[in-house]
Amino acid sequence: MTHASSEIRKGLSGVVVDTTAVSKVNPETNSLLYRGYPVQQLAASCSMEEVAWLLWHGDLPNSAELAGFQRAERAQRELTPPVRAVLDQLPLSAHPMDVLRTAVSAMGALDPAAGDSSPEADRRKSLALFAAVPAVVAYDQRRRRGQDPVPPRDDLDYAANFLWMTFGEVPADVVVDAFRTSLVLYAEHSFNASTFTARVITSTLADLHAAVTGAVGALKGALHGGANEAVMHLFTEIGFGDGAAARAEQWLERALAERRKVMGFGHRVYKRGDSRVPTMRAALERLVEHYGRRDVLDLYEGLEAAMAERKGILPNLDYPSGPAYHLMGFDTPTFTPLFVAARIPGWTAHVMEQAQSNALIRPLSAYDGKPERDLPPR
Ligand SMILES: CC(=O)SCCNC(=O)CCNC(=O)[C@H](O)C(C)(C)COP(=O)(O)OP(=O)(O)OC[C@H]1O[C@@H](n2cnc3c(N)ncnc32)[C@H](O)[C@@H]1OP(=O)(O)O
Ligand SMILES: O=C([O-])CC(=O)C(=O)O
Repeated sequence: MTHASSEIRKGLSGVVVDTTAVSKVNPETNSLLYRGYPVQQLAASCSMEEVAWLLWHGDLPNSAELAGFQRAERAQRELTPPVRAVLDQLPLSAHPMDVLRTAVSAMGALDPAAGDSSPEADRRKSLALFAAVPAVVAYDQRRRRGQDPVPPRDDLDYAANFLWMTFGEVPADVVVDAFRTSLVLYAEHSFNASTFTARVITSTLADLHAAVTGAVGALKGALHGGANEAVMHLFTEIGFGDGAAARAEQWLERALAERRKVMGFGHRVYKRGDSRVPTMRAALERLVEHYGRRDVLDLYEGLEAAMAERKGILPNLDYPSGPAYHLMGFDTPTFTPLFVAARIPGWTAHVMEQAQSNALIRPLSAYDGKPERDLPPR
């Protein structure tokens, strides 16, 4: 039976679309739980592999499960020759998100069992994507810099190996830890726009690669994942170095006068601050200390304070992540692909949940176009 409601909620704001057991975002308590566990606790002590397992299986792995999972993940990290051949066709001017979206799509086309949407096949495909995406991101950044690819190392965990493949060295523990923290914080966030996109695609009985390819497309936009890149552009516009806080205040006055949106601030669900920001900000502070870049924190704090005073709007996770990735040495256009890598477990957990209790997602629209009319005689 179809229940029609004439009330229009633009952007589905405030609309509860379905249930989920994957995560709970609670703006009242400013909390985020993955399968019941507070994200701050996971970020403090779990590897990205443990978080991926948790999101897919509903519980943390025991030590035998984790060992088997790590072996399987490490065995699938290599960039395969056919995917590399696809990437090599793409111009260096292509945005890294477009490159990654194309790579995910190609991985689907190359997978002989791509159309098998059984739970076992979906888990296998999710793990394969999780394992392979870092190689794509690292390869793409390196080819833009004219550097040769760096093969994966199976003595390193997911986060450390990602940095190794990107930079050809494993940085200091504080850097690896900040990177791992960012990945855990980015891994899952209920029915955000990209996850919802993945669920819509899954609801038509399209396969997992189709859903993830669509999700990458949705994440690219500056109102969603693209904001971590956009934050860095505005930091560059304001300028680092002495006096950054004062410049940030003046910059904001101009930006607000031009009615610009300030990327990295505001959130559809959290209105009193993003639950993940304090943890990522603390990681950023450790990076600032490590790299001796107090000016980055001055700019961060200056714009944050000015935004709170002028608009009462608080930062979201993309605000500390952008400068953190910059300090780690990633090129700015690579930031959102890092978000993609981290969100693969979240997206695919939702794909599997949607598939297991499916209903075609197809809302109604209220027509406000031309009234019915006859085609002129022809
Ligand atoms: C990981 C993530 O994806 S987190 C989100 C990342 N995105 C960004 O950082 C982009 C910047 N932020 C935004 O555009 C918004 O805050 C969104 C899209 C994230 C959420 O927006 P919504 O819930 O749709 O709220 P909406 O955009 O309608 O904003 C409500 C009011 O606050 C203002 N506002 C909200 N965010 C901002 C901002 N970042 N800069 C300036 N004004 C803002 C709006 O202009 C609007 O003002 P008005 O009522 O005077 O028109
Ligand atoms: O929940 C949202 O709308 C956006 C977000 O923070 C995320 O996807 O991490």
